[in-house]
Amino acid sequence: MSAPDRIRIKICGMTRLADALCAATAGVDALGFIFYEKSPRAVSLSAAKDIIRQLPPLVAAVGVFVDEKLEQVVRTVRACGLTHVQLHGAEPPDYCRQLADSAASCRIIKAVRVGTHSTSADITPYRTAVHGYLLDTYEHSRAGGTGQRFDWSLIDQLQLDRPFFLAGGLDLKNIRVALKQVTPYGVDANSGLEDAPGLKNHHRIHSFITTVRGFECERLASQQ
Ligand SMILES: O=C(O)c1ccccc1NCC(=O)[C@H](O)[C@H](O)COP(=O)(O)O
Repeated sequence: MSAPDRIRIKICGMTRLADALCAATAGVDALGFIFYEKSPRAVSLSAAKDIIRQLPPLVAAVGVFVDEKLEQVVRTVRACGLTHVQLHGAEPPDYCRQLADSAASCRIIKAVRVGTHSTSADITPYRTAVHGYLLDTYEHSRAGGTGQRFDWSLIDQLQLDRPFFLAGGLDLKNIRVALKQVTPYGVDANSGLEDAPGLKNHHRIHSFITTVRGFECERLASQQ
């Protein structure tokens, strides 16, 4: 897939309105809300709903779920006004299809936790079931938010057929290197922008977004 002119930016693990509004002001495209009680960034339905209703109109609200009951995902989508669902567990393609066909007309991002074991066979069955992927780091004991990057050279062997977000340990120190090596549709940052789990650092949010936008401008200029 060719390099997009605009690199989408998603910041995940929102728990506070001030953090969400800071990211929106800085130009974020999407904010992630984690509905998984084992996460230190888990957000309650009422807190997420309250933050989402105060977002500007074109900032996407992504609900992150890990092997949750489908009915519960649909209920949360409707209750909070989520625009996207990110499935971060072992949800099979049929589950993704059923969700897409359900009354919750949100777009579906399938998280793929990448490790040396990953192959294109992990991806192919999802081709017609999801709108895109989020490539995160595989870690045995944690589903996400590990703060660890994976070996980006493994991406080629996945033969991705849909736009993907690069995730996993992205921060101010490595985002430019990442964008030079990988050509994602979007990037996702989380623990690298925090003071503590769920509490984002506003200076880091601004710097991260400015860095991505700067890279984007340089790349466009170099193509002209
Ligand atoms: O962040 C979490 O605590 C989390 C827990 C369980 C499932 C998913 C989770 N996060 C989902 C994300 O999209 C994160 O942004 C992604 O895992 C990257 O996190 P990080 O390595 O901290 O940048």
